Amino acid sequence: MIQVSNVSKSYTPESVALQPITFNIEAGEVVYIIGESGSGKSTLLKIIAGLEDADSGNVRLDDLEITGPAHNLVPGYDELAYVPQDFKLQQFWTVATNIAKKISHYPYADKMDRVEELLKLCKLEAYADRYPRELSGGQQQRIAMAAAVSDEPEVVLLDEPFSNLDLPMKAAVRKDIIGMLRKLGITVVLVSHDPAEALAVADKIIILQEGKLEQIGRPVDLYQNPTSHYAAKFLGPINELTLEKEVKLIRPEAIALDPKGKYAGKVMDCIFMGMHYHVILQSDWSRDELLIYSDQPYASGQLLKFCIR
Ligand SMILES: Nc1ncnc2c1ncn2[C@@H]1O[C@H](COP(=O)(O)OP(=O)(O)OP(=O)(O)O)[C@@H](O)[C@H]1O
Repeated sequence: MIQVSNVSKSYTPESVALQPITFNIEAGEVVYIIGESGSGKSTLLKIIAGLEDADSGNVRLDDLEITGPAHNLVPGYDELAYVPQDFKLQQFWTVATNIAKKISHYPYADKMDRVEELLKLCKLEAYADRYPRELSGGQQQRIAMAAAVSDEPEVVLLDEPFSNLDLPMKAAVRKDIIGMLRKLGITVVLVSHDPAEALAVADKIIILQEGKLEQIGRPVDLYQNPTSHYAAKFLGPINELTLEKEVKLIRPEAIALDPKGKYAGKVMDCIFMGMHYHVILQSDWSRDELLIYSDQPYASGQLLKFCIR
């Protein structure tokens, strides 16, 4: 559905935001773009939205070639709804007006029906006549999303949509919004700083490093078979062990404390984390400290044996 082919971008000659990057997104997928700050996530999202010009390559939405502001008097496409991180609802308009103003594809007579439908979809029917300042951050986010899908785009592009919400609210708003977009069959591409969220929600994850596509794939494949330390560490804690002269990336949950274990390490620290203890070991098999999970505490200095599951 979306084909990104050899897209590159430099804002200045000395800084490369994106190196030639190629991937596909299928219709109806929820795709997370993650990576360090400055790795090119927002740039990539804006190029897909047609809001930034690429230096080379091209983006296609089925048969439609997406081009940037240099080629379009009014940048952006009806098929692709882009919601920036700092989206602003109009403070002097009611919630209903905020949504209605975004609807252009419906005849005037049907507009209020459409507003009602969208409010229902984001579970805010009772808030039609409120002003944005009377809503919580999460409710405003849901309204922004309702406005974004008001003209039935094929794709919604979201730049860090949940980053301003506190933790308990974040999970609920995310579930509502992604659920709503999935129900509508809309393809979703979003930038996030939250690997746990990407693992839980995404159909596909794209990991960027310094403008390069580091790895792309299903969450479970990326988590279990990362191709680099960078990709591995982005999705959760990772240990780098040298076993039989081979460097291996091993998740803490794949290491078991075992008195008959082949490997050993000295406890440097043991931290209670709620669900389990984080045991930090110094070991000859790892250059850096090792992280192992345990359901019981260990004293610093203790020697522990472990095996790989
Ligand atoms: N308008 C701009 N002018 C000049 N350089 C820019 C501009 N926008 C981004 N850059 C640079 O391009 C690179 C990629 O930026 P981008 O915003 O795409 O990264 P990001 O991964 O989204 O970062 P963050 O997670 O911090 O938002 C960075 O080095 C950034 O400084």
